[in-house]
Amino acid sequence: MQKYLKLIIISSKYYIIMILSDKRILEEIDKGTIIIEPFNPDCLGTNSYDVHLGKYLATYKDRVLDAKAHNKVEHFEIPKEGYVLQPGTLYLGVTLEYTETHAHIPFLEGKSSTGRLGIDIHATAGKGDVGFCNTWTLEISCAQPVRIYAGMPIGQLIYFMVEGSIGTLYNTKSNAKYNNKTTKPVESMMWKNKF
Ligand SMILES: O=c1ccn([C@H]2C[C@H](O)[C@@H](COP(=O)(O)OP(=O)(O)OP(=O)(O)O)O2)c(=O)[nH]1
Repeated sequence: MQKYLKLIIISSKYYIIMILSDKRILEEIDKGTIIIEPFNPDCLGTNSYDVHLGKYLATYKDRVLDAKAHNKVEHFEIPKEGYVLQPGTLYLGVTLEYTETHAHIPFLEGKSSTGRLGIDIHATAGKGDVGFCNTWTLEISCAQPVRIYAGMPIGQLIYFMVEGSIGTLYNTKSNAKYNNKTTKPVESMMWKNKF
């Protein structure tokens, strides 16, 4: 019985997950620990903030990508009448919003409404790092052809509490790959990893 109780205590400690509420996000913005630019109070959800699609997209120049190589991209602007995404192509997009998160773990998630159009906005990694200060690159794919527009709501940021103190913030990491401030999507920098 005692052993059983201990396990519950261990597992409940392990699984405590705290996501910031709307009021708490606003408090953190007031303190400057969260920055979202531009910020619109209408985009604040109950426990998230809606982000929008920036005007630039990018696609890789080569059809076959090489994880060891620097795969180059071509950037283009989404026209006013929108741009039709095609299945089978990876598009890199970017959030309109520039964000800084100094004391929490930001996560980029899709929106139900984009998901229901068959649009994925990240291929695998929605997690951000404490200290990430930049626009977010989106790894966009679609289930069927779909027209998208610059400025449309594309995802939401949620903020997790951190357990433990931080040794190195992302924006101070010398080998961080995505620290250069940009308003355009950034291609994979996997080639900088040594493997
Ligand atoms: O869909 C995403 C997910 C993350 N990020 C940003 C936030 C994150 O802080 C940063 C780095 O992400 P991650 O640590 O997953 O990338 P990495 O490939 O491990 O790069 P690094 O070695 O720089 O950590 O990229 C995005 O722009 N888009």
